[in-house]
Amino acid sequence: MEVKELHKTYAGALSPSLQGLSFTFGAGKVTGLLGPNGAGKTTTISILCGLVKAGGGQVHILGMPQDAAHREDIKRMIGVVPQQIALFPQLTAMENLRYFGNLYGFKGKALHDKISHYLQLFGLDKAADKEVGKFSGGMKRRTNIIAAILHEPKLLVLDEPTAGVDVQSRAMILQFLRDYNRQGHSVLYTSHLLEEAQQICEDVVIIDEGKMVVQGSPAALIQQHPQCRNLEDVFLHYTGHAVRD
Ligand SMILES: Nc1ncnc2c1ncn2[C@@H]1O[C@H](COP(=O)(O)OP(=O)(O)OP(=O)(O)O)[C@@H](O)[C@H]1O
Repeated sequence: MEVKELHKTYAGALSPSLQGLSFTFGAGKVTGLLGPNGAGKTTTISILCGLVKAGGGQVHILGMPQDAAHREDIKRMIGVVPQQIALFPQLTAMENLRYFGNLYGFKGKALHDKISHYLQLFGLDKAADKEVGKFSGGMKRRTNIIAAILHEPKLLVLDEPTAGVDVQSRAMILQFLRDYNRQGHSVLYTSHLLEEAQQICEDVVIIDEGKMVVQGSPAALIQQHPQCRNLEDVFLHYTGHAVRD
């Protein structure tokens, strides 16, 4: 999977969000896309998934170019967990997931069994018939993930899936990502939690101001910089201490 020379300037924006961003991420790996606020992570993910049009450059997903001719094939092979919760608050978890399952073409008992399996896996079986609007933040995040995996995508893309959740929910989500990856699926995820990224990513891509800064395994990056004790030190080494507004 490859991102090559991506450029993006949003309509009306004074400066570009992506400025020739290039990186590759290997199939079958958990890859972390990391960067300070405004670095371009969400924009990159949105282009990868075909939700936002790039101003220039190329994206290849699972060997296919992300273009109009391949968009539908790619959509079937990827699952996207957006940063914002994308669920209907007035519907129950079961109703929400049935809706998303239908969009993927699943129906009836097969879909019901699949949803029940995942609700149980994510500790939500007892909340299946509760309105999602009344869920805790962690429950919403876990349901949001289930909505993206009902079709068992080969590539799962998650934008800050553990933002704002408690320790228990985070542990459950990270364990799921590890297990999902062990089953042969690729995972690309963004996070500001570098300790977490260090734990679960085989590979990290650090971007800043719309460009790739460095890529490698957390262990290799730490080893390359004797003054860095962990991935957070490496991140600060490359992106500096200045806050981004
Ligand atoms: N729809 C939009 N219109 C105009 N500018 C945008 C839009 N979406 C993002 N941007 C700008 O593009 C740049 C990159 O934003 P993006 O959301 O991709 O960064 P990010 O790395 O995901 O940030 P964060 O960590 O804060 O979520 C920022 O300067 C942002 O203000």
